[in-house]
Amino acid sequence: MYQSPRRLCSALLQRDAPRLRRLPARGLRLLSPPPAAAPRPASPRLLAAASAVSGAARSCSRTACSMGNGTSRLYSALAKTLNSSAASQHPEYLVSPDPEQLEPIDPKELLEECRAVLHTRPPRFQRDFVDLRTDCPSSHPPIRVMQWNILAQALGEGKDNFVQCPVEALKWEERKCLILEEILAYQPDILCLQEVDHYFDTFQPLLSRLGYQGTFFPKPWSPCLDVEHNNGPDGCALFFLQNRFKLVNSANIRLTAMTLKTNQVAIAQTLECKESSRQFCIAVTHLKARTGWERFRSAQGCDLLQNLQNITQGAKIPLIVCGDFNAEPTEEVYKHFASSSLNLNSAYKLLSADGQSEPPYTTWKIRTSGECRHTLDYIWYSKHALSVRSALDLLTEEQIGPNRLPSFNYPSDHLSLVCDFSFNEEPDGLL
Ligand SMILES: NC(=O)C1=CN([C@@H]2O[C@H](COP(=O)(O)OP(=O)(O)OC[C@H]3O[C@@H](n4cnc5c(N)ncnc54)[C@H](OP(=O)(O)O)[C@@H]3O)[C@@H](O)[C@H]2O)C=CC1
Ligand SMILES: [Mg+2]
Repeated sequence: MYQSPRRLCSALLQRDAPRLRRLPARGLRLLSPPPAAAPRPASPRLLAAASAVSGAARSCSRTACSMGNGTSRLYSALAKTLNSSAASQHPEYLVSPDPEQLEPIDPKELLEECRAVLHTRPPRFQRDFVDLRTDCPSSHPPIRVMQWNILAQALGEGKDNFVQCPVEALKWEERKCLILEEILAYQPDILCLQEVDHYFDTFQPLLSRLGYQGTFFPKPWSPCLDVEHNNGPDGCALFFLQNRFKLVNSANIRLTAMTLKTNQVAIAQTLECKESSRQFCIAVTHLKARTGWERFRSAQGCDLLQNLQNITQGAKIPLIVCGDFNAEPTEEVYKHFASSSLNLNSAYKLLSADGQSEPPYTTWKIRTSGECRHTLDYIWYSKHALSVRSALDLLTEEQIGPNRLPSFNYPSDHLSLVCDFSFNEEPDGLL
């Protein structure tokens, strides 16, 4: 049923009202940052933006929302993502799209708004791209791919037991801004996410206004559903920039292990670059967690490889696979990927001195059982057809800090991995 923008807006506001009334304090709430970390520098411009956000919240909570410009309109874009419980009662796909939600957002403005919300938190960690260029120049702009397990909100608050992480650091209204800030800082062309339990109410509406086309595939029996006040199941999400790529085909894959259907999923899409007309396949997955499940993960990996063999027509189409494999490089599933006939290499190995070693960690947290520091996340790519031009360096132990992740300045227990890829000039027969 179509609703006029004004009616829809006031309907949203009625749903949001109790939370919106608390909003003026949110952006300016004094969090307790770790003692060593200085708060983010609050420039006069950011403070002005923060008070504009608060002002917009105040006026929106009292009156019907006007279709304003600039910060207040942007504010409403972020504010609409706050009403998570209402969204699960009225999923976005069941209501007519709000015309305002289709309007493009300037990434710089959204970034500024996120920073205003986060201005009491310690500063973002500085991470640099490492230049890995070989002597194969490309005439086309690189393809930037981000792999990230963003930590499901329900699992972070209800299941993960991050014993050194204060609950305030996990508040969704702010953690959401840290996640968006990370995405906006690196501006990937393709975004591969795991543990997404705020797709319909947050990432899909916001990222679509930033020009991304998104796909979500929830886990059939997400552990999020066990958590009180959950926001629906978690799953994998894949976003690509529509001005750079055309979708050729898309497959949602429920992984099997020894022919049995499992609770783990993958999304695989064939995209065509608009600049070069070259096609490639991009896939995202999140394999079964925990020790004792190594053979299960291995079987899931074999199933995924088989699916990717079919989708890439026997490795004719170049491939990038992003995932939280929940497996160290010593595990069988890693070895299957490294030795597959798809001719894959793991991009982050290129950051090591000899190009042969994975980084020392991609996730680092403290649970009741103790410290968990592991390399579990990977970006695999067709090593003959594609080159890694650069990769985003990981955080140092010092940056991560003694309480590890997540924290007031990093929203997930997993680090994001970001690589710039280019096509090699003579791919035929060398995939
Ligand atoms: N709602 C329902 O009806 C049903 C719910 N379930 C639930 O689903 C779970 C199984 O689902 P499945 O997908 O196989 O789960 P997994 O074993 O793959 O783990 C699910 C999540 O738990 C995280 N995790 C890993 N290690 C730990 C740990 N030591 N403590 C807490 N969390 C951890 C993982 O994060 P990461 O990948 O970052 O390590 C992962 O996202 C069961 O535990 C059950 O609670 C199962 C069946 C039905
Ligand atoms: Mg997790």
